[in-house]
Amino acid sequence: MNGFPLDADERLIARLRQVTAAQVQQVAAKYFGDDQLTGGQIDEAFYEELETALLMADTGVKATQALLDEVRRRVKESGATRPVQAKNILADSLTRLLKPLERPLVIGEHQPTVIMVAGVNGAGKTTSIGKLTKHLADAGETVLLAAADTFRAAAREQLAIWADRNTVEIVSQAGGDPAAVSFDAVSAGRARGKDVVLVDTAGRLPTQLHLMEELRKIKRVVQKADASAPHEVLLVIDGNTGQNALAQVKAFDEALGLTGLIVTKLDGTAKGGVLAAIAQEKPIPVYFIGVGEKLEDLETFSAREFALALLG
Ligand SMILES: Nc1nc2c(ncn2[C@@H]2O[C@H](COP(=O)(O)OP(=O)(O)OP(=O)(O)O)[C@@H](O)[C@H]2O)c(=O)[nH]1
Repeated sequence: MNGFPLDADERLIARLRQVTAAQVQQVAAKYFGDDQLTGGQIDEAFYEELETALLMADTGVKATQALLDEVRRRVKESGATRPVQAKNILADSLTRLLKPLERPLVIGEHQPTVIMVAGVNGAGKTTSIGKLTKHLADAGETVLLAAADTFRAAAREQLAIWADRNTVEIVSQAGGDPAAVSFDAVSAGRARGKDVVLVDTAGRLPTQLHLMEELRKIKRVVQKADASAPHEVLLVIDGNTGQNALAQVKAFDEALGLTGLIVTKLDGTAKGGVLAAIAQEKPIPVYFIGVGEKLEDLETFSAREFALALLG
């Protein structure tokens, strides 16, 4: 958790989050599994279990409620009687809810396209920048990296390794001012005719007000180097952080005006339902999802695929 006070809904979810992914699957299998297709029925107990499964997958109280209301309405309208039909209806409803998040990152309207990347400590910013660099380089874009995490030597080194692997240039400065590094990088990107400048910033919590102010300063100074920049302000969130990810989206959006998200660590045990909560309460496009630690483990977000994967 990242130091946010929890309200009652979040406490409920925090408790439910202790439930393992295996248990979520058990509930899903019980109601949706093939052996239940003939026996199960859509009754109040079914809706209750469905609600629990959605909450356990980090969908959040509001999005869960909205989804269940829609499923109930559409089950009634369609005259569906079997759980498998309700599951299909839920998959459709979830896809529709997530659809506004499905938007591509557009490069080429500016030269360079300046992309600022922020997030809490360890969310996967530097790794995602490495993956994004590869993705862009594969599409023929020239990329310049700005190591604006000037605090952590390891972060600069990590970014330099990614730069090396992608054979792209990097602007870096030990112990310097992150805003100054960003300014230099954007100026260099313009001078060298790069297609994209990616600015990696140090991890910070929204509760660290001076560090949030520092982010605003980086944005202002980038604007001095290029009045139209930054063209994208991305937040990297860890798909495992549940409802706290929604709080992060709200706080960083307020500070910076976010244009997109990268949701990491959706491989392994991540439940990812928080995207439904984000779609419900703060619909900011999910440009990419991270599905592993390797360079190629970055995918564009598909609402339909995501909904189907979440429902198992
Ligand atoms: N499994 C998995 N691991 C990931 C993914 N993305 C990042 N990681 C791992 O998460 C850890 C943190 O990633 P970093 O890229 O260093 O995170 P950061 O946000 O730059 O960290 P700070 O600079 O300390 O704030 C590393 O061990 C990464 O390998 C992902 O999509 N899947």
